[in-house]
Amino acid sequence: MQMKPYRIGTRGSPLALAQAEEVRDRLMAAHQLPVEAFEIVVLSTMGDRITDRPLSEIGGKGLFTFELEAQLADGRLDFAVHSSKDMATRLPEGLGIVACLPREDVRDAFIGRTAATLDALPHGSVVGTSSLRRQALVRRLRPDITVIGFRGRVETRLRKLAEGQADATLLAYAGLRRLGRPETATQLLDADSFPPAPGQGVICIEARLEDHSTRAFLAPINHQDSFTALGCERAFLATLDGSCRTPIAGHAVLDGSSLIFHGMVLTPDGATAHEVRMDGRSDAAAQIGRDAGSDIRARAGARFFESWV
Ligand SMILES: NCc1[nH]cc(CCC(=O)O)c1CC(=O)O
Repeated sequence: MQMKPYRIGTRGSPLALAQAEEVRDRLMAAHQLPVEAFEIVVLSTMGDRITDRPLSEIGGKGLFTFELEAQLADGRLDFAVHSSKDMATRLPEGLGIVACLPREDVRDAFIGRTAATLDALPHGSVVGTSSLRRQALVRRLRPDITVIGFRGRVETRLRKLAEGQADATLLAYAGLRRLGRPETATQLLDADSFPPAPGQGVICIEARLEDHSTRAFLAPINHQDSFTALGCERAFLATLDGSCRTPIAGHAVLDGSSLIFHGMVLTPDGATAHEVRMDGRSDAAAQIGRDAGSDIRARAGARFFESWV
């Protein structure tokens, strides 16, 4: 008897499709299922359709997930595949992140047209990036550089760079690797001085929390260390109430049963940064994230987070 295929929701960008296919391929291998057992359902999201304005202006991260979550909630999808970095801090009632794939390289890639590294960019160069975190970190390290907005798919941003709209851009190295073009990077930025966004490099799967059969089906492909790190980073973000207007970086690394967390919040001009480092047992991952967030809040003061809304 023919089983109904699992309906996997994804956005339609080449990166999103590559991620959904990776999840499907891992499930095929884990369960010895043919490709026909899955249907990849491509949805266009508001975030995909509005590409001429910064995300922070049009309402932030939920824009990439709203359509997928609506179809997930009413059962038209069995699960959805996302870049964890793009997910809102709070998910709709009844939905949750139930599995993650092994984390890719977390670092940001520098892609230089006129110089190979951020340090080597001539005085007054232009860097294109719409990420508030990358903008603030670039300004912190190179206050002489002009930052301009650069939105759209990875391919669009690389085209803008090639056209000469900027001297350099920054992209997640994870995305370049998944798209099969890691050589595009001219420098990999050190995760300590240029910390990644919470969830960067982690593909996650969102499902209905009470859908226990789907959760059991996904469990064999879950990578627990990545799941734990993501939980820590998202707890940090939630404690800071990370609106999409606040440059926030957060990176948890697991080492056996211990976890080391590094977080940073910056003013958009990069002039002020607050940093936190905390470690503890990995089974307290979410609490470490919350403690790190509270620590930053206490030191930065509430006004730090209100100063640019
Ligand atoms: N905001 C878009 C987005 N979401 C996830 C990735 C990269 C892949 C990842 O972090 O898993 C990218 C592109 C980029 O930042 O260069």
